[in-house]
Amino acid sequence: MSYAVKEIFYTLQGEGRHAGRPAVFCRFAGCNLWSGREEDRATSVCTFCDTDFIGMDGPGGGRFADGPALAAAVAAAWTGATHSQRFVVLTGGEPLLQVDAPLIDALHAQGFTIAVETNGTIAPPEGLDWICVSPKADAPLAVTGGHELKLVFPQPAALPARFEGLRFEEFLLQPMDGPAQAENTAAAIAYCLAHPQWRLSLQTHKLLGIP
Ligand SMILES: C[S@@+](CC[C@H](N)C(=O)[O-])C[C@H]1O[C@@H](n2cnc3c(N)ncnc32)[C@H](O)[C@@H]1O
Ligand SMILES: Nc1nc2[nH]cc(C(=O)O)c2c(=O)[nH]1
Ligand code: SF4
Ligand SMILES: [Mg+2]
Repeated sequence: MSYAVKEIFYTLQGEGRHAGRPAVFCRFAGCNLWSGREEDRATSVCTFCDTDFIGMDGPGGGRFADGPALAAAVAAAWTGATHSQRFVVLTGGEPLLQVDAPLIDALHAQGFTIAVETNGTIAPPEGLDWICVSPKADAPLAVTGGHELKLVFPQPAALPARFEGLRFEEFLLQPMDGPAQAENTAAAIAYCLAHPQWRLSLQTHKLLGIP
C-alpha cells in the first residue's frame, strides 16, 4: 500500500526512555481519535493533542508508493556519520493506521531500529523493535503490553493506577502540555515520588527549542 506522510525530520528523540537519542521522525498523516481540525477538538476522543498531522505538506512529506520508497526517504534523512545507530520513530497522527510488514521489512533492510509512538487502539504488526503506547482516556486500549507505557498526565478518566498491572517494561508520566503545563508538571513529579513504579518523561525537545 502507499503511505501518507506529513513530515520526515532528523532530531533527538525528546520523550520517553529513548530521550536524547538521535532519530529520524516519520510523522504519518491522519489519526483515528481526532480529525486534526480545531473545530472538532472539543468533541473528539483525544482533545489535548499538540501536533499538526493533517496533510502531506511538511518537510520531507508526501505520498510514498511502497515500503522501499518510504524507507529510502527515511534513510536519506539520517545524516549521522554512522549507520549502525540508525533509529527511526514512526509517529503521527496514528502511525498504526498505515505501518505494515512491507514498510517494517524495508526499514530493517536499511539498517534501522524501529520505534513507534501509538495511542494503543490498534494492534501493532510484528517486527517493531520498540513500542511506546500512550493511552487516551476515552479510547479502548487494544495494546496491553510493550516496551514503554507513556501516560499523558493528568487525564482524570485515565488515572495511572488503571495501567499499573499491564505488561510494559517501563511506566512513564508525561505532563500534559497546554495552559496548565506548569501545574501538570508539578502534579506528575508528586505522583512519581509517591508511586515510584512511574518515572517522569519531559518533552525535552520543547524545552530545547528543537523539532
Ligand atoms: C502526537 S502523538 C502521536 C502518536 C500517537 N497518536 C499517540 O497518541 O501516541 C505523540 C506523543 O505525544 C503525546 N502528546 C500529545 N499531545 C500532548 C500534550 N498536549 N502534552 C503532552 N504530550 C502529548 C502523545 O500522548 C504521544 O505520546
Ligand atoms: N524531538 C521530538 N521528539 C518526539 N518524541 C515524540 C514526538 C512525537 O510527536 O511523536 C516527538 C517530536 O515531535 N519531536
Ligand atoms: S491520538 Fe495521538 S495523534 Fe491522535 S489526536 Fe491524540 S495525541 Fe494526537
Ligand atoms: Mg510531538
